[in-house]
Amino acid sequence: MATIPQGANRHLKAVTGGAVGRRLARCASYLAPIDACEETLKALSDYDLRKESLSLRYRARSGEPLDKLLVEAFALVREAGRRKLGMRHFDVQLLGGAAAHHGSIIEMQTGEGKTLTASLPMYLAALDGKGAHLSTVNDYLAKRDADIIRPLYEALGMTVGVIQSQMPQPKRREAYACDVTYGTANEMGFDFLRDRLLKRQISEGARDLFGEMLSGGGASGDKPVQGDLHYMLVDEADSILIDEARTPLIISAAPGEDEVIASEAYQWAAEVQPKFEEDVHFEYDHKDRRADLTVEGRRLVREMPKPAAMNRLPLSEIYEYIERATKVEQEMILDRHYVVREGEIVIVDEFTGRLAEGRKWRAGLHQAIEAREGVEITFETNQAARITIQDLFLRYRRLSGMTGTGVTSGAELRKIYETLVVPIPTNRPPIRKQLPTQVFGSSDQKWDAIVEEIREVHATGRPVLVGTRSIDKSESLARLLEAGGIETTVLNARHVEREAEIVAEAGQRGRVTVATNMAGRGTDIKLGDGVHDLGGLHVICTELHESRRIDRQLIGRCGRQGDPGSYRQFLALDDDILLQGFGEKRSKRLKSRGEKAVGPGAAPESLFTRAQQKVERRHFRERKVLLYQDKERQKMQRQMSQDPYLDTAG
Ligand SMILES: Nc1ncnc2c1ncn2[C@@H]1O[C@H](COP(=O)(O)OP(=O)(O)OP(=O)(O)O)[C@@H](O)[C@H]1O
Repeated sequence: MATIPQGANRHLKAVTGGAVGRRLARCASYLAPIDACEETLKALSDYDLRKESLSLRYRARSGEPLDKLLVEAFALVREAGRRKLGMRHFDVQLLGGAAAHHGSIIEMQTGEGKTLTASLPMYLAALDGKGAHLSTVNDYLAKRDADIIRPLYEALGMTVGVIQSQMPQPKRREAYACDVTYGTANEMGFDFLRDRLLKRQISEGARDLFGEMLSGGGASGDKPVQGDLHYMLVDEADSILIDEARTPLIISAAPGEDEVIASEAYQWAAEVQPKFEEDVHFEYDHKDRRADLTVEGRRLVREMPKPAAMNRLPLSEIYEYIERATKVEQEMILDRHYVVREGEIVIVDEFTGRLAEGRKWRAGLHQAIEAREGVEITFETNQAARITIQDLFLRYRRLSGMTGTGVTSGAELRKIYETLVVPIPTNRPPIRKQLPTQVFGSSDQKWDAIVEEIREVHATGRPVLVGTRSIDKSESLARLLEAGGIETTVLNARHVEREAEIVAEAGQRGRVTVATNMAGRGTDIKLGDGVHDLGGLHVICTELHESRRIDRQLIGRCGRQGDPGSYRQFLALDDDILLQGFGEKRSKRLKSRGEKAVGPGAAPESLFTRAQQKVERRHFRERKVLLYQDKERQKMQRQMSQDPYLDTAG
């Protein structure tokens, strides 16, 4: 009975036409043969199950194509899951696993069990011994997911490695040498770069130091850690492959004279920027996030005293320093976009709410922020090696992914990575209830209504999860609630250590948890005793994010695995999304209209979704431009026999 689970087909055709339907039908044809293996495998001892797996591995290594081994491999994985994890892969998970094996990005609704599904294509890919990598969005998830599935892999004789930031080289090498390796895209990218630098060092060293080459190591005796880029399964594929894709990973070299001058200039600009007044000295375009000095502003720049080191800079550059400092002043908010930790600026990822270790903003923004916060200025210019996450992934021979919210970006993913986004039907019909959205004139009214709703739901004993757009908003809401006598737990990038504990308790009776989008993907909130009967978890969304995907991820915390649950979106006419989507003029008008409005219903919800779509489209265009520029740069460098990852263009 190789059928696609009910209702899926029609939905799929509507989304992407025939290609997806055909791929799913092919994957569904494996289901019956996998089922047919079940009884035989169940009868085997643990020892014999492992032997089966080793014989499959032998066949793969002798050249039998993986496609041919899929049915047996998946049957083994399902049996090992049943025995060692107490979870037997659902049919829809087999379907997802097969689609991922065939190079698709599978879209599974939140809570449908992507962690377990990943075991299928990972095991299959690892059979031929060239390594299978799974990238997660952060260290915590890499370790957590690997640990959850480890007993399954080990029952089948496979080793599991986990890469964590700050891990020393020998440990990394061990982790990559395992059959399957979990780690973040960032870490895998940095390992790629370090290896590449090392290999160059080895080959250059080899010219005058023959002995080093024989030992296969660099001058320091190091050896590359990563090995082949064979198969990659990207978790949260749309976020990584789209939002993060252009973020460069950079290994820096020591600063030179230019950096010393730039450093002075950044500090000077941060110091004098407050003297510049909007609409007198500069104009600010919120939509394009651009500051432009006026004639008056330029005059002020020229007249101001500057450090001697800056004499060597052309005026046009000095203007740019001020414009950048202004942009930072207008746009970048401490504890929302970034935190200062141990004298370092660490970006708060807008999409995951987590600290994005090692990442930097481009075009001098990072340095301008460092200058504003008075921490040491670090440089990207003198880079030793650089790669974007997109380049890294495109280097894998086979690439596939998983996402909770991919279809919205399907066309983009298909275009850039040539992968199909395949929606996988849910195992049980979701019974999550959407309550009508409430739109208020001002945020004050909105926050009052949110507190009121929390109070009402809390009184019934149901747990409540509230999502906010920033650390400061999560904390100010928690204060409001505490003042009203409601005990509240806060989950944001400041409380990473207690994350597991907070999440474990968030579904308990009477809990109120206020979170940033850290309560996104990977947060599996289990309902406490009796909560199911009360109606499950209630999720409150307090604003729209720049991307619909993040909103959907938050909503996905309730109604998991067929549990009951509900959610409501709150909006206000002074929300940031209107400014970002419509620009200053229109958003100001809306804001003043809102000041007169009382109670919910101040504006239609579609106004906000339109603004969000505008922001999404703009980001898409920006990504396309960047992608084009990067491709051109690489092409040019290759023509000049340069290494696009190690040599600076120009
Ligand atoms: N085949 C299965 N049998 C029993 N339980 C399962 C099965 N698959 C998944 N689960 C359970 O479902 C829950 C959700 O799994 P998981 O966190 O992997 O979902 P997800 O798809 O990654 O969700 P999200 O995108 O929201 O993080 C987990 O508690 C997991 O143990």
